[in-house]
Amino acid sequence: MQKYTFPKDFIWGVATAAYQIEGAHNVDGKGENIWDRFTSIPGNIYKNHNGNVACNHYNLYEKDIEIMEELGIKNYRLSISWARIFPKGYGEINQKGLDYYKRLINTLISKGIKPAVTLYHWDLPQHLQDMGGWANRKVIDYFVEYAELMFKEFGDVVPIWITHNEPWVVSILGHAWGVHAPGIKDYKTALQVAHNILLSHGKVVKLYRSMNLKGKIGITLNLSSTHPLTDDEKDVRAAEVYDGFLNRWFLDAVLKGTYPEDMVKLYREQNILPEYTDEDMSIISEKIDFLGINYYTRSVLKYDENAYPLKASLVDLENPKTDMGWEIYPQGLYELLTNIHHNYGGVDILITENGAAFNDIVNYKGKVVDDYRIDYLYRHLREAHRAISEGVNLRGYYLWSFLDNFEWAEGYAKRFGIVFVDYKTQQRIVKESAYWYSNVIKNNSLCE
Ligand SMILES: OC[C@@H]1[C@@H](O)[C@H](O)[C@@H](O)c2[nH]c(CCc3ccccc3)c[n+]21
Repeated sequence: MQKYTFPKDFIWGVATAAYQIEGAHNVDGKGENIWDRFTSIPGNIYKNHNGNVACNHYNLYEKDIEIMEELGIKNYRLSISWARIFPKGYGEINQKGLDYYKRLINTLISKGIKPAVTLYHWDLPQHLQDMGGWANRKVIDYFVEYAELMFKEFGDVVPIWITHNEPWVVSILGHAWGVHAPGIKDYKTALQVAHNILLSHGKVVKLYRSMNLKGKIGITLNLSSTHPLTDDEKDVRAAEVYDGFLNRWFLDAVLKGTYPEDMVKLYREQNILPEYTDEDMSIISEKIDFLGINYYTRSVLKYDENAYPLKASLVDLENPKTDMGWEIYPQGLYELLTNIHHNYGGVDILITENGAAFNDIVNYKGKVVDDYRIDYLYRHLREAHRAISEGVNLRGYYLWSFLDNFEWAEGYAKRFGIVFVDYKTQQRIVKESAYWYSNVIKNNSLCE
């Protein structure tokens, strides 16, 4: 029987995000954020679901942490809700909001669970959106002010910090395609937003270094290995351009301090190139301790002369998929890890998200036998192990997600958790995948 053992100090974790699990959207002084606003507009979200209650983690966090403890989970990636701390995004501090995160983080640490804190997981205070949001460079300064307070409050006890979760999604889904908050549809704005977010990332890394804190700081990017539908040169170019649009634009900026020339040329021709300076790029590429990667699936591209602005379209293949309609393609994780290792100087990597949505049901015995999810996780971890065995500096893996939760535009229709949440009763049911993962953690290995 094949056994895949991971490095001795490999980080095994689970991940969530504030807006998706906390609920308590207007409790204890929390300010409105752009997802409170976006979900309140009919038509934006599946069945007009919202995060007003979600998993009620704001009130049930102790119970949820007990489940983590029972499963032997030692690392937990969470995000802090900016508007709980600064209801207006800056200035006046909401002490009750700060106290919640103190209780949460202290409870984790008291149980030997290491927190990895994401400062921004999409939930911008609405007051900042009202002044232009991330398209307004002033918001960068407010983000640095928020980060400084978090570092002062938690810098000594939080060992891993992630500045931003997925600037590409915030930029493109939120500001080009309009399917995420704040629902803007303008590519030029979207790319300026991406730039300003990256700039805020670099400024916060510099701030972290200046405070002589002992932890590690990085950024999380959603990345996907790209494949041409055929070996026709037009399809090959389409895959290259999409790779630039999704992956290289962000990887090159953060790890090399430059935007990729082919994409700068394309964006300039399309008149959507953001304004930026050499100084900006130097700040953006302030050295990070690790690169966070969120991997779910690969991207297959074909040439499409009508596709704006890339002349490239994603292809939906008839292959096994998750409930999100994303192709199950584990080798894409290996491709991505090895490409990044070779092209970006062997930077330390954390997989900050990987997981799958499936249409889970509670069976007659009250159990959730989610073998599909176990299969997905097993196959992806085997690819991760293959990358490590070939020298990739992969230091850890955070499974998305600990709990079923609010899946953005899909609302509660998509379940990613290894713990089932009955939203009517708020009952938790530990799924079979959680017990399986608990064993992987205990043995620090995968067994066939
Ligand atoms: O969709 C599952 C998770 C979200 O619940 C997380 O909040 C988010 O960090 C995250 N990113 C991705 C990959 C990029 C993506 C996000 C949303 C929609 C489509 C693609 C998948 N996920």
